Amino acid sequence: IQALQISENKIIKTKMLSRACFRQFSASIRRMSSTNIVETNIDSGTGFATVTLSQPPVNSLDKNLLTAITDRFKKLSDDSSVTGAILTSKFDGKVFSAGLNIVDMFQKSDDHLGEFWGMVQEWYLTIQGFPKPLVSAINGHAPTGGCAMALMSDYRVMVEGKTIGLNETLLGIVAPFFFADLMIAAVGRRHAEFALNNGYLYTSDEALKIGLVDEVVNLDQVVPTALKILTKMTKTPQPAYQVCKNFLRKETMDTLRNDRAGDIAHFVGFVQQPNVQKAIGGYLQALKQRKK
Ligand SMILES: CCCCC/C=C\C/C=C\CC/C=C/CC(=O)SCCNC(=O)CCNC(=O)[C@H](O)C(C)(C)COP(=O)(O)OP(=O)(O)OC[C@H]1O[C@@H](n2cnc3c(N)ncnc32)[C@H](O)[C@@H]1OP(=O)(O)O
Repeated sequence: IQALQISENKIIKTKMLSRACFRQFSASIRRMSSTNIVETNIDSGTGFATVTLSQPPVNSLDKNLLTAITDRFKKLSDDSSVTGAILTSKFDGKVFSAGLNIVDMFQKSDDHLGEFWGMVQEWYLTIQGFPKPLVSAINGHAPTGGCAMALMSDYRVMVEGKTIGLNETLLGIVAPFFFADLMIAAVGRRHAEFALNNGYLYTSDEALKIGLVDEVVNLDQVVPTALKILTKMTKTPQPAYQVCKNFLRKETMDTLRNDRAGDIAHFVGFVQQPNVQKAIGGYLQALKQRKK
């Protein structure tokens, strides 16, 4: 009987302990009401938000994903309990983001293109204007818009053996000025001219050499390394951090803010040209046939 009582007490203690652990865990990691294409967890101890892009198969930025990311970053900006963020992908070891959804630029009406580009502008202005420290944990390929999104963060940790770059010209399109300025800010004009004119896709190691990314690590170190640097960045006095980040980025953002309609008209006019449509269509087909 005594033995039974002892083991029953042990079970009760174990249950109490696991309940306490669960309470502690659920208190320290808060899951924001996320769309299933942008998962967000907030660590209530550190205030760090981890934003995980989760739209299969390759996180291509269509209207849904652009809107979901934009809404998420607006909420994180306004949430005073959030001290900083990490941006990463659910498809680790494969793709961070395949950039803008090419289907949204092929054989579409002017209205569709205009609405799409308005969302691209809002996505750029929101992430680039995110006032808190933001680190990209680039755990897969990051071509074109995927690279631009990583460039909007304040520090880039990339997995080894993948590719990154603003390779739009290879598709027969041209990176918008606000993507180009992101590249210039990271690597300087000489490297940016070479990268954009030639649509060059850099390997992780090449990207590190020119300063396109800040660290290259193996896959299981991407997020831990991002967390480490975020911890350091959030130690900087934050009002100063925010003012500094804002004034360094303001000029290009203001150029866009001051003429969003003109920029949309420019995009629609450019993309609707028959030779550009032909190039996009050919590229889309090649992408689909790559696997066959
Ligand atoms: C003076 C005038 C100046 C004018 C300037 C004015 C305005 C600017 C004008 C235009 C600017 C437009 C800017 C565009 C920026 C962009 O972001 S364009 C996006 C380009 N993206 C790419 O090129 C990436 C293409 N994808 C890949 O390289 C690979 O998919 C990958 C990311 C390396 C992953 O490879 P993986 O083997 O894992 O996957 P798959 O290739 O098999 O892809 C799976 C599936 O997904 C489809 N897909 C891939 N990428 C995209 C995409 N970006 N959009 C839509 N769909 C995509 C692919 O086709 C497969 O489909 P499935 O065959 O049906 O399964």
